[in-house]
Formats: sequence, C-alpha cells, structure tokens
Amino acid sequence: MANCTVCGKQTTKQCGKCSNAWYCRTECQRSDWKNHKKVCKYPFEIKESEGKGLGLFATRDLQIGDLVVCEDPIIYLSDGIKGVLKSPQTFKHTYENLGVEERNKILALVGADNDLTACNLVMESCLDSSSRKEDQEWKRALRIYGRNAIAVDDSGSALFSTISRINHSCSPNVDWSYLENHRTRKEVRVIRNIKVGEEVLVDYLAKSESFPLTSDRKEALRWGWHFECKCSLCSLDHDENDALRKRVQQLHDSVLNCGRREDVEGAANAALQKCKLLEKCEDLKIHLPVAYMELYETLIMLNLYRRAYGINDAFMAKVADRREEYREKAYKHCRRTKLYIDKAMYNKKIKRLAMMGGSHILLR
Ligand SMILES: C[S@@+](CC[C@H](N)C(=O)[O-])C[C@H]1O[C@@H](n2cnc3c(N)ncnc32)[C@H](O)[C@@H]1O
Repeated sequence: MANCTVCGKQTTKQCGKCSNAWYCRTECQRSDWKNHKKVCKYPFEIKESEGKGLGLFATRDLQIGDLVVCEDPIIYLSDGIKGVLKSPQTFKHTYENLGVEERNKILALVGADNDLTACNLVMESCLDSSSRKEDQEWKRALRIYGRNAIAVDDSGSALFSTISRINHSCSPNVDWSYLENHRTRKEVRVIRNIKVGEEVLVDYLAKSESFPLTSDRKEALRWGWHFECKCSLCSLDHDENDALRKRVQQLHDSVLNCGRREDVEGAANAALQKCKLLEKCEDLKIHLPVAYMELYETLIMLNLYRRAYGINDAFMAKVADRREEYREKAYKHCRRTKLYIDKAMYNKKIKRLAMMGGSHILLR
C-alpha cells in the first residue's frame, strides 16, 4: 500500500507503464501526467527492497554513463546541508508555501513517524516544543526531510520524488551530481554496469573525501541518516576491504602531512600510490577523479619547487613529467560516467595544495 502521488490517499494502483507513481483513481493519474511523463521513460521501477523499504530496480541492463533519472527537487533549502539545517523555521516557511501536490509528494516519502532520532539536534528541540495540531503537518514533513534530504550543491539540500527513493550502498553502482547550469537539478548516472532486476544503489557518504572503515561508515549513517546499513559490503566479512581503506586513508593523510612539511616529493609519491590503490578497489573508484586531480596539482607544485628543493631529475622524468596524463585520467572518468565535474571542489583542493609550504605562488 502506498500514497496516491496526487491526493495522498492510500492506494495499491501504480502507473502501468513504469510502476513508479501511485494513483487512487484515473482523474489523479490524468492530472499528474504533465509531470509524470517526464520521468515515465526511465529505466527503473520502484518496489520493495528487502529490509530497506522501497528502492529503485533496473528494468533493463544499464551501462556506465547511462542516465537513471534527472529530477528537480520538490523542496530545496539553501540554508544548510543535510543534518545541519540551520533553521527549522525556514523549513516551515518554505514547506507552507508549497502547493498541495508538492506537499503530498513529500508526505509520501519514508520517515513520517514520530521517531525523533530522525532529526538533528536543532530540529529535535523545535519538534519537542509544540504539540499544536496546526504544526503537526510541517513537523511530520521536517522529520521526512531529516530521513531523505540530499545535499545538492555546496550549501543546500533537497527532497526529490524519485531520487530520494534510492537506497544506500557502501559499494554503489550509481552516483549523482548536479548540473553545471542548474545546480538544484540532480542527475543520477551509472558508474558500474547494472543487470536488469538489480537494485540501483548510491553511496550517501561518497562526497565526504575520506575512506571510512565499516564501523565508521555505520556510525556516520546512523548519525546522519538514522539507519543501520544492510548493504552487501557491510554484511560480508569486511576485514580485507577495511585494510585497503585504511591504507588509502593513510596515503590520503600523507599527501597533506608531507605538504605541511614542505616535502612536495613525498606528497606526490603518496598521491600516486593512492591513485594506484583506488584503481584496484571497485567500491572506491568513485574517488578517482579527485585523486587524479590531487596528483596532477601536486606534480605542478613539484615542478615549481624542483630547483628550490633539489628534486632529482630521475623522479621528475618518471612521474612529474606525466602530469598531463593524470589530469586527463581525472577528466576521462567524468566523461565516461558523464557526471558533472564539480570545479568548486577542485578549486578548494587547489587552494589547499597552494598553501603547502606557506607558498603564495599562483598555480594558474
Ligand atoms: C533516502 S531513503 C531511501 C528510500 C527508502 N527505502 C524508501 O522506502 O523510501 C533512506 C532510508 O532508506 C533505508 N535504507 C537506505 N539504504 C539502506 C541500507 N543500506 N540499509 C538499510 N536501510 C537502508 C533507511 O530506512 C533510510 O532511512
């Protein structure tokens, strides 16, 4: 049983073409067609995923780079990323300005129960304070927001009708990005081939630029998303994968630490080893573009410092002179998956790298 996409009534009837929208009667289906026809063609169906509520499942084989869905948010808040929403009052105001259809779409998402753990502390204090009847709906919606909101650009978060139904896996087969010219519109694309019938899974923690071990990932998902992860990686024996992640994290830290000690050669070496290791680990490949960009930028630094630090020519010939090749690898991955390269993210990294050794040099 689900809620009608238009009026919110309980129903078991789905769109016959894609099974991704629920309608209680023909009038509701007809009135929603102008919106629904934009997503009706997508290659997935929404159905029960064991132990995780609903989820997206491929209705045909999908290749790397294929589009799963592209969607605008039902509600978008620019004042804080998920989990640290600054003001529940902003949420209340934005929610109450939505039309009935949008509100019903939000209320149909998972998490409307009275479970206060599905809220961060700011939300919790606000939700605790009043039990007035007229406040109940937006508070329900706020709880749903706590369970489903997704970061959409550097500072905002949003709820989506379809994308918010994608379950998490620490070994994902899709990734999402916003569009260059439309930062609240979200696109989901395949990063590992998916067979018909397989669940479409994204890594909720992927953009955190760290390589957490199983126990840390579980904790982060409990804290930020309020669930106990049942993905394949967390369910299996994870010692080997954890050992690999530990090594990648060490190399990642080493790039920064070497930089702080003005050991640019050490930083470049660590960045290179990190890329090599990431290439071997299927569930961490998502980090490759940023890692190759980091290597590229480190090698530019190396080139600039080569005389000052007496960096040996053999090392330069072996690694540093190949820097364009590494930059190309960063872009190649993004071109293959057709995901938007977040230039802001790279710029932040470039700034951080430019601070290495207290230098004021301009990189570009
Ligand atoms: C953004 S929603 C995903 C869609 C949701 N399954 C639904 O029915 O609408 C996030 C919720 O899905 C469930 N979920 C997602 N990934 C999961 C996982 N790996 N293990 C267990 N539950 C998961 C949790 O209940 C979580 O709070």
